[in-house]
Amino acid sequence: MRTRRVGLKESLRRFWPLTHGDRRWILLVCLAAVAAALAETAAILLFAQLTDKALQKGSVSAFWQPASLWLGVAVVGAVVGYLGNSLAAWTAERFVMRLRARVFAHLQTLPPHFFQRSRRGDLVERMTGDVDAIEQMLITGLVQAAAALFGIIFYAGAALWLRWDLALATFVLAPLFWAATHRFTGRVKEVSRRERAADGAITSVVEEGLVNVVLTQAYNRQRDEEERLDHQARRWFRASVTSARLQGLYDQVVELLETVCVLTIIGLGAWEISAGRMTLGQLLAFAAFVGYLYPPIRSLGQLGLTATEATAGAERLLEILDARPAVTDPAPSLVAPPRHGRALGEVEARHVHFRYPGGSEDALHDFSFTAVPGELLVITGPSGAGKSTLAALLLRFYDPDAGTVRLDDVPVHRMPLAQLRHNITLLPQDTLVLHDTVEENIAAGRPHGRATHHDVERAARAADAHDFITALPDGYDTVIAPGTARLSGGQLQRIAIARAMLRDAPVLVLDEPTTGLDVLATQRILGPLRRLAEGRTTLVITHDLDLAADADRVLVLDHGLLVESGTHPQLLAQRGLYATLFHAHPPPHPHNGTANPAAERRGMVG
Ligand SMILES: Nc1ncnc2c1ncn2[C@@H]1O[C@H](COP(=O)(O)OP(=O)(O)OP(=O)(O)O)[C@@H](O)[C@H]1O
Repeated sequence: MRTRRVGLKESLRRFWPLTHGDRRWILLVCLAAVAAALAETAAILLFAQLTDKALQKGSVSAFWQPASLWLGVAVVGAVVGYLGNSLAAWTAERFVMRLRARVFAHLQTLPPHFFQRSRRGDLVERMTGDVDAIEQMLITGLVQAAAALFGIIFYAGAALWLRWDLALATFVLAPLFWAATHRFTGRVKEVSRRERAADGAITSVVEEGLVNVVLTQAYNRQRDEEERLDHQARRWFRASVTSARLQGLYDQVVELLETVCVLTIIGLGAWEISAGRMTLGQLLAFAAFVGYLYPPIRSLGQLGLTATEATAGAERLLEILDARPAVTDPAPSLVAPPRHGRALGEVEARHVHFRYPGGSEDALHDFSFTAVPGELLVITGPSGAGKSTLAALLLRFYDPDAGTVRLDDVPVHRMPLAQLRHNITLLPQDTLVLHDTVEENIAAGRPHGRATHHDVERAARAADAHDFITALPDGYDTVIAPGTARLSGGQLQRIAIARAMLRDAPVLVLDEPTTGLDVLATQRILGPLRRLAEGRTTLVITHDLDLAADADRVLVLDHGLLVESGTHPQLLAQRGLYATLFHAHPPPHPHNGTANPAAERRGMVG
């Protein structure tokens, strides 16, 4: 993904609305920070009083009044500081949760090609590191800015009140701090951007390495994987070290400037005391106020750097938030009133043209077909012919560039997405496995809590899954996870079929249901698939022409065009593309369930 450059102002403008609902708490935290600075100011003035009245004169009786006041102020300052910090953490974490939820929700609406172009690990990094960086800029940053600003006002005000002429003389040096910060800002942003990108790349390499670990070992690619990680780790290392170096240099420059200021005050103070124009207590308080001014000034400078760093994170999050879903719910005025609560299942495509975003040719070209309710259609054709694209358009992952896809004669773009997808069950090649029990994995076919154990078991029996499930160590309560080794591909497919049975949608789309299964496993799922397809409009996308004999009709696609359509015997008789595909991998006993060499070959590689 290419990242658009975003400035601080735009970052603040885009993310500030997310603080809605918590702004009064943020205000309260800022007020607590102001109160803490005020308490600090009072404490210093009381310290001056103590020095002049009690210490210099050696009077114990003059000690008690300012001392008890000081203690009182310290207690109030501590309580307010504690409450303010706790509230600040609460508000900041709420913001993190809200921002992460917002980005995650948006991610879930993005089309398949967005994920094909992005690396998963990098997206994970954006959801964690970058979200934190925005929080640091917006909430923590704002509170620290308020604390620093009011600190500066109070301490500078008190210093002016004590000796305005001396104060002005020392303030002349203040612009030096700003100049130092300004010089560092640009470099820090560039380095942070590199650091964040390298963070994402490292997460990606590790994540991909873990997913592919078995193949990596099988191909002896451990060294290559280590080198990939090493390459990214070095990029990160260089950026991190540069960032730490810049930060360290900045700290030292500021410290030197502070020392110059302190020496100036002491020099001027010594002069004033010797001339009798100032007491020691006043000089100490004055020096304390000027000394107290540095941390907030430094903190403001530091905030500038933090904000600069955060804009690198903002750029990366806005890239996700600005990516548009390929489809959205229709405007309420465009929604066609549903003819039936549950669709009858007539599926139609009318002169559909579709090209993938960024694609160079049409994936489907003037494609039309109709499937009547209850019909079983097999859609076949060479690789890349556009078969899966048809499923993507029917489920509305994309809208066609021209033509319409219809369900029960209603264009799918005029149905709410949830309603459309409620009426279609997709069984993809890879079974969706939730990290949960087998029972919950099957029950996921219905909205949460709507399936009883009895329903789940009935579906599992119909999917020929009950027996192997009860043989598992904890039966239906056995926990499975994505990438689980506990279940074979065929068993996972049967769990998916049981889930689809529960879902009970009128339209069923099976995308290569037998891919990766050996002959026996394929035979075992054919019965459940037939039961699942019964009474539904079923589109089976497949290369496996074993399944075509069952079909009411077969559609043959080639290069996005519908080139043949008819029953299995009709198409064989035509001696066209279908006959060629069929004879390339003839199932020797298509109907009696015995092994066929083509499927066996596929089973071996699958
Ligand atoms: N996200 C995408 N971006 C760009 N082009 C794509 C994308 N997905 C698919 N295509 C292209 O669209 C065409 C049709 O792809 P599709 O996946 O529908 O074919 P298929 O018939 O299902 O192939 P297979 O049998 O190999 O799964 C192909 O040329 C493919 O390269």
